[in-house]
Amino acid sequence: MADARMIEIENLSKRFGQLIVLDDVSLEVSKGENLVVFGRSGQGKSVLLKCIIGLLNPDSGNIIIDGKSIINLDLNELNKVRKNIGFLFQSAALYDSMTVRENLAFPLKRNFPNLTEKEINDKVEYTLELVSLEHAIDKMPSELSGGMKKRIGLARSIITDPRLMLYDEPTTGLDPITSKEISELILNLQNKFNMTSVIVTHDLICAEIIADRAIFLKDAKIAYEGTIEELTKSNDPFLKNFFSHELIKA
Ligand SMILES: Nc1ncnc2c1ncn2[C@@H]1O[C@H](COP(=O)(O)OP(=O)(O)OP(=O)(O)O)[C@@H](O)[C@H]1O
Repeated sequence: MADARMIEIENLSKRFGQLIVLDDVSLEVSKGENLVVFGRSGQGKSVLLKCIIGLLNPDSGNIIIDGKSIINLDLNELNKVRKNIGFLFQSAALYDSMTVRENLAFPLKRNFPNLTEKEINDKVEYTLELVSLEHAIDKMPSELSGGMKKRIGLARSIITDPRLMLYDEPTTGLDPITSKEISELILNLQNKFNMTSVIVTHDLICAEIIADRAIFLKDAKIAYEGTIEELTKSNDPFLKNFFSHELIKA
């Protein structure tokens, strides 16, 4: 039977010097699931994403992506796994000197060097339609609004058809309406392509739209886990405080 798990994290620990960022963390994410990761600043959310994509090596523990452990893989093998993973990090900027078309063609050409120009163009147009920005194809990044740039960034991350998407604060800096649009786009990707996503966010609107389940990192552990409703309605004093003061809300 096919494995229903896209990510299996077993007893993952990561520290920087004296600072223990992740301590014996275990987590599973099912295929097609959208998992939101909450936590106060500096609690290891980005470090967790970077471990999942192999940008950081854990000190101990195992990370299995779609049935394959990524620990101790050589770069060649790791890159094969990464082909199935897309990521949209906060700092991910478009290439300013390239048009939208060229920005989207770039990862395609790198990952699939045998594609013809027509195949590349068709895929670029199709992916821009997914984010409703087909009219921006020949624009330069400087001509785009912040929300449009995010959508183009999202299009660039998904153009290679990743099975797993990692998002680090995809709606930060956007107004509530654009933030909602981006969140709905992420949800559509799940529905349309059965994509699995792990989303780090401080945005409750985004989490409510996207999440099947959420975890909460605190003191290097997964301190809480549940649906958004379970977490937001919890009587736990820490969670109550977090949800009433620290999240972006409508
Ligand atoms: N490469 C690194 N070298 C040293 N320390 C690091 C490194 N990367 C992260 N850290 C530290 O690990 C801790 C967790 O960082 P991380 O970026 O995962 O936090 P976060 O939960 O994503 O926070 P935020 O919500 O502010 O983005 C922080 O104290 C950070 O300074």
